[in-house]
This record gives sequence, C-alpha cells and structure tokens, in this order.
Amino acid sequence: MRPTPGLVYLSHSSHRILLPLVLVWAATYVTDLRGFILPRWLVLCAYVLAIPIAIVVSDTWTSYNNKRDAVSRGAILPKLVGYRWPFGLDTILSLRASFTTRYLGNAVFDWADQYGYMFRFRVPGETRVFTAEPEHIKRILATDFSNYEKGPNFRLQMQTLLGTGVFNSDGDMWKFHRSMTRPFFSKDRISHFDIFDRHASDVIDKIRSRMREGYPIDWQDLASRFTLDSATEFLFGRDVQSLSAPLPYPSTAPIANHLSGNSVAMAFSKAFLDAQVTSAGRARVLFPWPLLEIFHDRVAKPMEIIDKFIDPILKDALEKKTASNIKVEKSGELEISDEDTLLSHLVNLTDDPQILKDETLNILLAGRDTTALTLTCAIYQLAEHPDILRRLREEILNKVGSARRPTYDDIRDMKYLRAFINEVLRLYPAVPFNVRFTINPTEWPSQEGEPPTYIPANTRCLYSVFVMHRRKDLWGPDSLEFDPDRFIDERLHKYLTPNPFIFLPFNGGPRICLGQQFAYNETSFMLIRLLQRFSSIALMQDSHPESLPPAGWARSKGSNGKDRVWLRSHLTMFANGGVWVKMDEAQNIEQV
Ligand code: HEM
Repeated sequence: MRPTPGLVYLSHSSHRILLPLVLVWAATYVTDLRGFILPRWLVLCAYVLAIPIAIVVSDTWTSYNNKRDAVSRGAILPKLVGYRWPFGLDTILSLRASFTTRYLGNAVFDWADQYGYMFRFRVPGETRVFTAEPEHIKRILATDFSNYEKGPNFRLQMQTLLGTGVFNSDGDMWKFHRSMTRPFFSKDRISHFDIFDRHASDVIDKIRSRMREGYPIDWQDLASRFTLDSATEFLFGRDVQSLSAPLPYPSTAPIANHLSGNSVAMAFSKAFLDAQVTSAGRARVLFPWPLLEIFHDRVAKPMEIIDKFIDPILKDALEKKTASNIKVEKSGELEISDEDTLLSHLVNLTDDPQILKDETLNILLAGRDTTALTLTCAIYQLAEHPDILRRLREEILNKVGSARRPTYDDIRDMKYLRAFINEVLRLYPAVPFNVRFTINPTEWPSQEGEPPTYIPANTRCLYSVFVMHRRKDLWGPDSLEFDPDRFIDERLHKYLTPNPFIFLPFNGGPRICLGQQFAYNETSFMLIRLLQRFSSIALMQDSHPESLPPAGWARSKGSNGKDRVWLRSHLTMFANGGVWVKMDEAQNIEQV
C-alpha cells in the first residue's frame, strides 16, 4: 500500500515542522531547570506561534541571501507584487478568484499591467515567479532545459493519478519513459484514422438524433467522449464506449433526467475527471495541502474505478505476451507493426504492470482533455463566426467533398484548416498555465538597458502561454480577435516567423508534446467529418444557465470582452457547464 501524501510530506518536511516546536520545548525545559516557571498562556502562545515565526525567520534569511547573491552577480530581483495581508494571503485569494469566478488568469493580467510580464509574488510559504516573456519561456523549456524540473511538489500532487509516468517525472526517470514511448508516436499515423472514423460517425449519429428531438447538445461533453473513446482504443486496443451512454439534456429542457446515466463508461469518465480536478485543486489550498491528506488520499477513490478498467487490460496484455513468448526488448527501438496499440508496444519493453499503468494513464491524461478542449473551442468559435465556418466548409468540400473520408494527405494540404486550428490553440491553449522549479540559481534577460534578472534556486516559476498568446506587443493590436488569417497573411511574417517562441500551445524543447501530430490529425479529422454533415452551428448557452459566465467577467483584463462560454482550468482548460449548440444538417450530401 502507498503511504498517503500527508505522510510523504511529513517525512520530507518533519525538520521544518518539528524543529520550531522542539526549540520551544527545549526553552521551557531549560527555564524550568533554572527555577523559572513560565505562565501556561505564554508557553501555549509560544507553541502556536513557533511555526509562523520560523517561516518568517527562514523567509527573511532566504530573501537576504537572494539579494546578496543577486548583487554579487550584478543582477536584480524581479518586481514584487504588493500585498496587504500577512504571508500574501490576499494574493492567493486573488489568484483563486481568477480560476473560479473571474476571467481566467484575471489577477495575472492585472499584475502584468502594473509590473510587466515578469514579476514575483508572495503566497503563504514561498515567493513565486511568473513570466509570459517568450525569452524566459524559451530558456525554461529549451536553451536552459536542464536547470528546470517539474519538481517534487508537482510530482507529489499528481502521484496517485500518474505515478512516475512521462508527464510526471524528471531527470533519468523522465528520459526512460520518454524514450520508451516516443518511437510509437513517430510512426505514420494514417492507420489510426480508422479509430477516429468509427467514433466520429457515432458522434454524428448522436448529434443528428438529438437535433431531431429539438434540443441542443453539450458539444464539450461529446468531444470529451470522442477523445476518450479514441484515446482508450489507441492506447489499449479497447475503448471505454463512453459514446454509447445517453447524452445529457440542457437544464431548461422539460425532461426528467438531465444527466447521462450511470453506465460503466461514464463512471470511468467521471472518475478520471474527479482524479484530475482533485489533484489540480491541491495546489490552490492556502497552506501545505498534504496536511489535509495525512490519513487518506483524496484521489484514491476515483483511482479504484480507473484501476477496475485498466488492471484486467494490463493483465490480458501481459498474459498474451507470455503466451507468445515475446522477449523484452532492451534497446527501445522496436519495429512497430501497424496493428499495435501503445500498450502492446510497451509490453514488449517491460513486464512491470506499474510502469505500464503509469505510462498509459499519463498518455491518456496528456492526450484526452487537451484535444477535447481544442475541439470544444473550435466549434464554439465556428458558432461565433459564421463567415469563418463558411470558408472552412468550402475548403473541406473542395478538397474532400461532402462524404468521402479524409486522408492524411488531404489534411496536410488544407491550409485554412491548419490556420483555423492554430488560431484556436493560440487564444484557447489547452494548458494555459504551467510550472517548473529552478534547480540552480540563474539569470534571465531583462528589458534593454537593465541588468539581468536573478532567479534563485528552487523557485517555482509559473509561465503562461495563455497570457503570452494574447499580448498585443507580440501579436499585434488585434491580438484578442479570433482571426485564422493571422497564420497565413503578412502578420505571420511580421510576428511569428521571426519569433517562433511566441506560439507554444504544445510547449517546446526536449519536453515538447509527444502527441502534437496526433492531436492535429484527430482535431482535423473530427472537424472535417462534422462540417461535411452540418452547415451551420448556433451557440445555445441560455438553454443551460449553469454554463453562462458570471456577470461582468468578460470585462476583466485579458478577456476579449466577447467570450460567451465560461473558461476555467484545472490541469487543462475547460468550459464550465459545457458548450451548448444546435447544428443544421447540410443538404445535398454525396453518396459514397
Ligand atoms: C491539442 C491537443 C494537445 C495539446 C494542446 C497538448 C499540449 C501539451 C503540452 C503543453 C505539454 C507539455 C506539458 C508539460 O511539460 O508541462 C504536453 C505534453 C505531452 N503531451 Fe500533449 N497536447 C495535446 C495532445 C496530446 C495528445 C493527443 C497526446 C497523445 C496521444 C499527447 C501526449 C503528450 C505527452 C506524452 C506529453 C508529455 C511529454 C513529456 O513530458 O516529455 N498530447 N502536451
């Protein structure tokens, strides 16, 4: 049995928690010995205040050392966001509001206005650094890659769900996982269009029958089921069949059951979501979150449901391997046949069920919600821009026709489709905020004419491509407008070509997304299939009031003032309450 996160935390930080208490105990013991009896209230106060005082002393000492080190290097510390409450409690509350009731990242946009796109901010227990500067992000991800790690905090936060898979490891362990998985992603993806096609046709059938009933669909829900079924089939050779469960109705529909039933597929889907939301929410607790999980691990329960699905599949795969006497390949450079799933590829490399489980779950997490969000925002933007929808549909009908299944070559040649998807990824990147920890102290370039900026060792560096992708100085005065042409016309050569690190929806450097091409293919395929069948899309958020953003939120900084879906983020971005749409079926579809 795994120790709870609380016990792991205590075993690593016991000295920081216990030392101040031991010092108080020692002080009272010595005064007792010398015959001074301290009043009980004083002893009690000393115990209660010992840890906060220790934090203040250790902070002051660290900040003194950092200043000294910065000066010795001729560097400066980043500007510090002002705070009024002790330990920066007000700062963390503003941040929480930015992820719940206000426009996504609102506080960060406010601070960027005041302090620029790189600053420090104080939260209880630490001082963090934020950046949305391409030069800094480039260092973190690429040019100074070895000086940054996801770090033990992130690993502990995600441990129950992801174990030590590629997404949740650093150093040699990460290299091991990445080299094991990478060969599978470099193969020709054409064969997987079979998987997409089957599930895309289920999606279209579902939409048609719901439209005939006269109700909107929650497209986010459908897109998530499409990517879940596609990803599980791709990974395990067996999909969870989430598309077979009934669709939810909008809450204003006069229908008794608005929810989608309790099928096994939906239980898996819900458990996977719960595990992610709980793991991500751990980082937003006001004090060290593991202290809430000393006696139980809050992710353990959804994991039981996930394990029930995955364990028999892993067992099956290992048994098949034993039966066929396959030897474990050490080199990691296997020939991969077209029928292989990722699991059957991995089984050739290791017999360890834990590694197999961690790896496949990591890929499921990395690939499922990210692509679902991209598809969700693509349809949302098509509903908001009928002119863009017409132009995209025209390209699809010209290239593929109204019924034929698209091929890899079709997708490669569709310039407007690629520009459209890139524009979705720019304004709605699936991983809007991300984090790395510095290993050694380092320096980042400052504005021209200023000394470099000093970043201490072991600093949590938050970076946001969401903020960077919306900057007017990097993308032009219309940066908040949704306009795919910016990836085709002169703006491409003016902004992106000379400065490619301003566009990083898949990150960059050695840890760049392994599934980037897979994601472009999956998104393109689903969009083509949909627009072959449907000729117009209308947004229907009013039919499900829970999906409407809080009043006035779209006037917050960073927003384009137009968003009508409620964007939030756990590990990845999602639309709170869903994206409700109606679609009109196209006429004159060819027979194939
Ligand atoms: C539009 C869809 C997608 C987006 C926007 C996206 C974005 C990203 C980003 C930003 C990262 C870096 C995370 C980090 O290091 O902190 C990442 C990593 C990763 N992605 Fe994707 N992803 C997408 C789809 C996929 C798909 C479909 C798969 C697989 C089927 C996948 C597999 C991975 C893996 C394995 C990693 C970890 C790489 C590593 O740490 O070495 N992604 N992705």
